[in-house]
Amino acid sequence: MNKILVTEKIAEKGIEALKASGMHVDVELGIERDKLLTIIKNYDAIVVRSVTKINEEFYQHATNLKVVGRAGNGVDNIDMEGATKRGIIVVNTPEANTVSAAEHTIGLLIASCRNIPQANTFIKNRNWDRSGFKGVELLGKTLGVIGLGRIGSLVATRMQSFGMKVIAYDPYITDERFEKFGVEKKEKLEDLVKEADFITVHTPKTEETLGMIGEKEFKAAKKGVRVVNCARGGIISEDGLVWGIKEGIVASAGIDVLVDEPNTTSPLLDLDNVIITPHLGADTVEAQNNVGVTIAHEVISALKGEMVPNAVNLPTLQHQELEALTAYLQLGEVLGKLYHQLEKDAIERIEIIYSGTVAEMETTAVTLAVLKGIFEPILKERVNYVNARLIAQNRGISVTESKKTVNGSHMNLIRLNIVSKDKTFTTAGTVFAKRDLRIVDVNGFEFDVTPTPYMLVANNMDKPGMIGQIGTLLGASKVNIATMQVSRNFKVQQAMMFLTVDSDVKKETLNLIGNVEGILKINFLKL
Ligand SMILES: NC(=O)c1ccc[n+]([C@@H]2O[C@H](COP(=O)([O-])OP(=O)(O)OC[C@H]3O[C@@H](n4cnc5c(N)ncnc54)[C@H](O)[C@@H]3O)[C@@H](O)[C@H]2O)c1
Ligand SMILES: O=C(O)CC[C@@H](O)C(=O)O
Repeated sequence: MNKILVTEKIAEKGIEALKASGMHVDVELGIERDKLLTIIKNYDAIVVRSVTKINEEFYQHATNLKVVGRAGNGVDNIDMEGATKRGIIVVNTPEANTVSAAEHTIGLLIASCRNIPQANTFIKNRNWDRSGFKGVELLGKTLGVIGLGRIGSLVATRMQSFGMKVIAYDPYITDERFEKFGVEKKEKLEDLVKEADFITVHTPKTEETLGMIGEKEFKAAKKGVRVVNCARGGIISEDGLVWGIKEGIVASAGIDVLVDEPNTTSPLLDLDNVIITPHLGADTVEAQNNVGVTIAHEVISALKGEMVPNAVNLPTLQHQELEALTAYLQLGEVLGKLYHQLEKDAIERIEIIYSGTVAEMETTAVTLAVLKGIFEPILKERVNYVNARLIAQNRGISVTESKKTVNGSHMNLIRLNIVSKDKTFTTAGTVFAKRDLRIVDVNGFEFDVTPTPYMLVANNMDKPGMIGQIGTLLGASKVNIATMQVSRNFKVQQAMMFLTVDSDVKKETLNLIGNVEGILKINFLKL
């Protein structure tokens, strides 16, 4: 039974969803690092938020780990390279808390420019004095948004309803996205900094974004600029901000995140015009329920070996795209699995050709499914969507994908050419009615075979008595034949048979079939 460890607080609904899967769940909130490193070898999955550090030291102890579930958005506490090379899937919930983070950003912006927390503290101390808390209006002011992704765009559109002009800097998105949100694009960060009355950052924490607003930018900013950081600590440099406030350039700051967390010693805490919350951006009932339930389902799917839409170290897929691709992922894996069960030669090159309707889809994940199918039957190490491409690369196998929009007899077709030193193995398959898989070609023999868990494949001379002899030998060893298809090649007078059987076939029975005169090859397939 799979075991899941939860080390940080997630919504009770999430824990319930994990337990409902029948998997074993342990909740160890705030577990000491040493204890975590000692026990993690017993677990298949871990669910964390932003505090647990998933780094090289952790992976060295996590010898059975298959999934890291990040209950939230940012994955800066997770070493992604370390996960990928070990085939560990990292999943997160990027959509689940965006509204809460955007609303918290706006809350910080308004609260800081109207001195609401400071005034609240003042009056709670039984002082009634309005003189020290004069704020500014938002109407007619310019808001500079850095990073116009999920949260940045929600903030941008919401603040327009306050009558703000919104400008944004995000070099990684298209002009259409700026237009869609009615936001003026700034080509350079310095242009945004010069023009903005308010600046809010919504980028991930990367080498490029860390400290992207600092002393230099504050020197160029308008006197009285107000800033908000509800993204990641340090994107607005903490030292730079202290400097900007002391110089009288920055009028106020609303901060939800600090470089080191938890943190009760930051110099920002001593500044009156900085308001700080302890990383509360995602702390709403709705976001936590969303995050908890979403991460539970993703971790369970990933443990079951299914493709997960929010896997961080896999191609990004939306739910709808994944639904449309599910049958092709299964077909790709089945076709891949045929190779090492029918052939023994070392692979030099794998060509995957998508034709017809499947060629119009995002097929990167299907290619991974093909590779998973090819390598899984022969490798001791774990093979999954995460490391399948790396495994091919490490074995010096080149993988090429190509697409043809039209295809002869099938609406959609996935063809594999698996090239070894002396020959090329070919196979192809199609999907009917969005979910019925068919193998339609193996080495030029044409079929219309539905893959099933147990199958026998025979190559034989095309002469009378072959089918009967196989049937008799299977019957004698109590193996029931469910279906059978024969494909013939008149040129070489050979045939190939696919038999669906109800159970495993013993080695002795396979040997007896293999010894029948005219049988060239017999293989038992597990698909
Ligand atoms: N405070 C919280 O509780 C909380 C909650 C959720 C998310 N977050 C954080 O909010 C941030 C934004 O999250 P999101 O879901 O909107 O991310 P996102 O990936 O949807 O958007 C990020 C945007 O930043 C842009 N970007 C990247 N590098 C940039 C650069 N150098 N300059 C300008 N733009 C750049 C990207 O192109 C992208 O459009 C992340 O740091 C995330 O961790 C915080
Ligand atoms: O509350 C958390 O765990 C972090 C929330 C947020 O920063 C995120 O990245 O999702």
